[in-house]
Amino acid sequence: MADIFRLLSRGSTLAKGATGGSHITTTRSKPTTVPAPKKRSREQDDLAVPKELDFFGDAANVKKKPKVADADGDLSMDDTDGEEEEDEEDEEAAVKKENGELEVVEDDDAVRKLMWAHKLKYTLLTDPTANDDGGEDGAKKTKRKKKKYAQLLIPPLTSFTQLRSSAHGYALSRRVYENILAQGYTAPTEVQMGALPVLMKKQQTSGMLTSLSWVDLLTCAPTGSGKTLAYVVPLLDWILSTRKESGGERGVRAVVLAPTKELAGQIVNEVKKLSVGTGVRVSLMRKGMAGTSVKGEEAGISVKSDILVSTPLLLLHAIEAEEKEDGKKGEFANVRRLVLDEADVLLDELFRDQTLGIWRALKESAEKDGGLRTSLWSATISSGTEEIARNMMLPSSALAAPITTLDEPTIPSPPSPKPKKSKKSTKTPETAPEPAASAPAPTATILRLIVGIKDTSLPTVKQTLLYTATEPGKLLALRQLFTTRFVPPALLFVQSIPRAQALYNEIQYDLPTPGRIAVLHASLTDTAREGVMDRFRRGDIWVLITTDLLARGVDFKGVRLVINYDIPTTVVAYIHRVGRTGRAGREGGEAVTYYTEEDIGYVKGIANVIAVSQGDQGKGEGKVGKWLLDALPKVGKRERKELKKKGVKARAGTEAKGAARISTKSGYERQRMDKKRGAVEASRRRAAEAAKGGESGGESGGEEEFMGIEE
Ligand SMILES: Nc1ncnc2c1ncn2[C@@H]1O[C@H](COP(=O)(O)OP(=O)(O)OP(=O)(O)O)[C@@H](O)[C@H]1O
Repeated sequence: MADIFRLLSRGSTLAKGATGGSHITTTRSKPTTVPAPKKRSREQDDLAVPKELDFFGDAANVKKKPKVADADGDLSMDDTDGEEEEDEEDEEAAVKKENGELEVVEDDDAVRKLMWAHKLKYTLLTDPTANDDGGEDGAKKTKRKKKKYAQLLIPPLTSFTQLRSSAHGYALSRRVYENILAQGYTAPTEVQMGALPVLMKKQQTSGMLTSLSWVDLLTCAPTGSGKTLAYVVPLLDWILSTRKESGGERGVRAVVLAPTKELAGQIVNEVKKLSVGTGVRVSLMRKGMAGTSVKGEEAGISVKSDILVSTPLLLLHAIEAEEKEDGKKGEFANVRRLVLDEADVLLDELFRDQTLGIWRALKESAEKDGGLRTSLWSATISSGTEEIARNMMLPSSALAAPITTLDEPTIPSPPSPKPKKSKKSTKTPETAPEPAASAPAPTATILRLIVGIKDTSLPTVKQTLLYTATEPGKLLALRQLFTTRFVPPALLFVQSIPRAQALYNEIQYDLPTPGRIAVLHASLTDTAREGVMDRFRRGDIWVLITTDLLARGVDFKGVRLVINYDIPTTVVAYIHRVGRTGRAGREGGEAVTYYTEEDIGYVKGIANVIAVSQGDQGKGEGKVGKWLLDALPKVGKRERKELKKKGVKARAGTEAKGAARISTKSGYERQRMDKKRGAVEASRRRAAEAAKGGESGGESGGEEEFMGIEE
C-alpha cells in the first residue's frame, strides 16, 4: 500500500519546511498531507473563495484555472467488437506540445494550487486518530472525542491525453480514450480530474505498469458534474488491463448499483458509448436473469456481460436465489468492483438492507481473491452514510490490525505557509522505509474526495422561492408562468403519485400545443416509463410531471426549468431536483420552488441552500433575503424526519380523500360541476339504453377522461 500511496501523492514533507520537490507524478515517495481545516458553518463561507477548501493557506496567490488540453478531434473509429489493440506509442508528449497544455505538475505547491483551483479535497478515511475537539469536562459538557483524518495532496488529471500516457501512470486503452473524445468531451470535469488519478493510476515496477491502485473511494461532487464517466472509465480500464489474467473468461466482474430503473438504464447507455470497440459488455439486470425466475421458469439466464447494472432488489434476489440453489455465488463469484451510484439513497433506510446484502455477499466471495474494491458517488453524502460505507470498506482483519502506511511521520503535516515564490527543493526526503518486497497485499485504503462545497445546489442555476399562500395559488402561479416566461423543457416535481396524476389531469391542456405535457411515476409500466423518457429526451414532451423518482442521477441534458410544485421534503431532495438543470456546466438553468402556508416550517433549510449556492449571484427575486432567513422558523430533527418519511401532511393521501386534489376551483364550484357531470352521465346512459333498444346511431359512453398518454 505504501507504494500506491507514493504513486498517488506528492513526495515532499511539508512538516519539515520543504516547499516542494521538482518531480513528476509517478515519483515513489511518501504521501504529503495537509491537516483538516477547521469546520466552518455554511453561512460563514466565502463563496467566491471557499475557505473550507483553502487548505493550502495561500488562496490569494493561486492563479485561475490551469490550462488543459483540447482534444484532437480527428479520430479513426472502429466499431468492431474486437479485442484491444496494443498501445503503440506514448502520444501524449506530441499532443501536449501542440496544445501548450500544462503537462506535469512540478511540485507540491503546484499540486496544491491546482487542487484549490478545482476545489478538490482528499481525505484519508482509513485510520482516524481520536482527537480532543476542545470539549470540556464538567457537569454540563462532556468531553467528546472527534475523529480526525489526514488530508492528501494528489496531482489531478489535467487533460484526457494524460490518460494515454505511461509516464503519468495511466496507459488507458486507445479505444476507450477515443470513445471519450468521440463524446465531444475536450477536458476532464473537476470530479474526473480528482477521481481518475485515484482509481486509475498504476504502479511502476521495473519500468512497467503492473499492479493497480488499491483504493476504495467515496466521492461527493455536484449534480451534473460527470461522475458517471469518472467511474465508468476506471472500470473499463481495469477490465481491459486484467483481461489476460482472467483468461478471457466471460462473466460479471463489476457491478453498478443505482436506485431507479431510469438511472440504471442511463448508466448502461453511458458504458456502451465509452466501451465501443473494446469487447467489454454491459447488461441491465432484468427479471429472469441470473437465478431469478420469471413466470414460473426455473433457471435464470446467465449474465454474459463484464459489467452488470442493476437496481438493488433485483440483484439481491438473484444473489439469494443462487445461494439457495447451490450455496455458491456462481454468476457473481468473479465480481471485484462495486460502484454505488447515488450512494446516499442506496444506503438510506429504503434501500439499505438490500444494498448491504449485496455488498456483503460480493465482499465475502471476493475476500479470498484480492478483495472487492468499492466506490460510492453522489452529490450529497451525509456523515452517517460515510460511516456505514467506511465500516463496510474496512476488511474485518484491517479493523484490528493497524495499517502500516498511515502512521508514518509525514501524516499529518501542518498547512503550507504562504508558498515561497521560486524556492524549490530538488530532493524529496524519503522518511518512510520501503516496505519489504514480500509485504502482504494492502487491506484497505479509503479515500474521500469532495469536489466543491459539500451539499450545495449548483450556483449556475438561478433559484427562486415563491410564496403562493395556498394550494390553488400554486396553480395560478404555474399558469402565469406558462403564459409569460416559460422556456421548455421543464421538469415539474410533486410529492406523490396521486398528486402527479392530479396535476396532469388539471394542466394537460394548458399549453397551446396539445400532447406536450406528460406524467411519469413508479405506478406506470416499464414500457410506459421508457416511452415517456424517450419522448422527453426527443423534445416531444415539454413539461414532464414527476415525483422524486426522477430527482436523482437522470441526465436530461437540456432541461431549462425545474419547478418544485410541491416543496421537496428534504434539503438533499432539493439539491438533486434542482440538479436536473445546469448539467455539465450549462448556463441559463432555472429552478422555482412554490411554498404555501403549510410548508413554512420546511423552507428554512432550502432557503439556506439557495443563499449559500447563489451568494452574490442571486439577484432580484432569486436572492433569498436575510430578512426571510431570519423570519423562517427552525424545524426540529423529529419533524424533519417525519417530513422526509410522509411528506407534507396536508398533501399526503389520495385524490379521493382530497389531499392530493389539485384545482383552482372552490369546493362549491366543484360540487356544482360534479352535479352537472352526474346529470350528463345519466342522460348518456339513458341514450345508450335507448339505442340498445333497437335504434341505430349514438356511440355509448362518449368521451372518457384522458388519463395520460401511457395508461
Ligand atoms: N468531460 C466532460 N466534458 C463535458 N461534458 C461531460 C464530461 N463528462 C461528462 N459530461 C456530461 O455531463 C453530464 C452530466 O454527467 P453525469 O450524468 O455523469 O453527472 P453526475 O455527476 O452523475 O450527476 P448527478 O449527480 O445528477 O447524477 C452528461 O450529460 C455528460 O455527458
